[in-house]
Amino acid sequence: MKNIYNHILKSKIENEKLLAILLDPDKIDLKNVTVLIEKINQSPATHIFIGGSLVRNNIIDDLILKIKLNCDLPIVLFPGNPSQISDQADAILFLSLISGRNPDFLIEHQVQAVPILKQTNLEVISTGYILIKSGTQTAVERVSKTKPLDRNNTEYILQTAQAGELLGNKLIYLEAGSGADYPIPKEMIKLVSQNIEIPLIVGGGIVDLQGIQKAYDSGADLVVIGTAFENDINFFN
Ligand SMILES: CC(C)=CCC/C(C)=C/CC/C(C)=C/CC/C(C)=C/COP(=O)(O)OP(=O)(O)O
Ligand SMILES: O=P(O)(O)OC[C@@H](O)CO
Ligand SMILES: [Mg+2]
Repeated sequence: MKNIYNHILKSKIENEKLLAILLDPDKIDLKNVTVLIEKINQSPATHIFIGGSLVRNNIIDDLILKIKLNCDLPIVLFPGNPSQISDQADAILFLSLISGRNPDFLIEHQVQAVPILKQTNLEVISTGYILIKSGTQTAVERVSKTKPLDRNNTEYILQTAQAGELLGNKLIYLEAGSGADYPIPKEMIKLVSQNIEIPLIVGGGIVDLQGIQKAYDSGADLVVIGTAFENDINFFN
């Protein structure tokens, strides 16, 4: 059933905050998935995101099938490129990197993804993806060969988010970058969330539970945790 976006919308209206754990197939050993899932089931996570800036191995289908055996959370693809599409997931963030000026990440990957998507039942959720400079270079900047937006230029960041909304995106994702030196600042989350209607995802560089709460308090509807859980499966204990 295609109801993942409707659930995100409803949660926003009801001020129920959402949490996604990002699993990078490149960094997962299929043998350890059972323990990982146990930890996820004990955590406050509401979604599992799957993806990486580059995914070199070929385990996405198997990984999702294994997760589904023991976990009921919705599985949402967060792809760095069209090769990361799996019919086993429930939905896909159909990302366009609107902070960058590389046509491959603005439209070409999406065009290439269409024939693959047409053969799946994935719920497609168009997402304006905005990378903000947050310390040293992160994987998205390197892989996409685009410049992140300057975090001091808040007016331009807001305009970018609003342009993403006007283009018809259903979500805006403010990204500091996986493993970023510092997360998206709370003032920026506040400014963007108060000036768009669609739900706001915030991720990158959040390393503790206070960081998650701070993002929620500032107006994030869904927070993504990747590296912190990757480094410590007891992160939520
Ligand atoms: C719509 C389709 C099929 C693809 C979209 C393609 C676009 C626009 C992607 C945006 C840019 C990008 C490379 C996103 C990757 C997002 C992601 C899962 C980042 C996490 O990166 P990690 O691989 O965890 O980085 P580290 O290796 O540094 O941890
Ligand atoms: O790995 P972290 O820093 O938690 O970032 C999560 C996600 O926003 C990266 O795309
Ligand atoms: Mg990562």
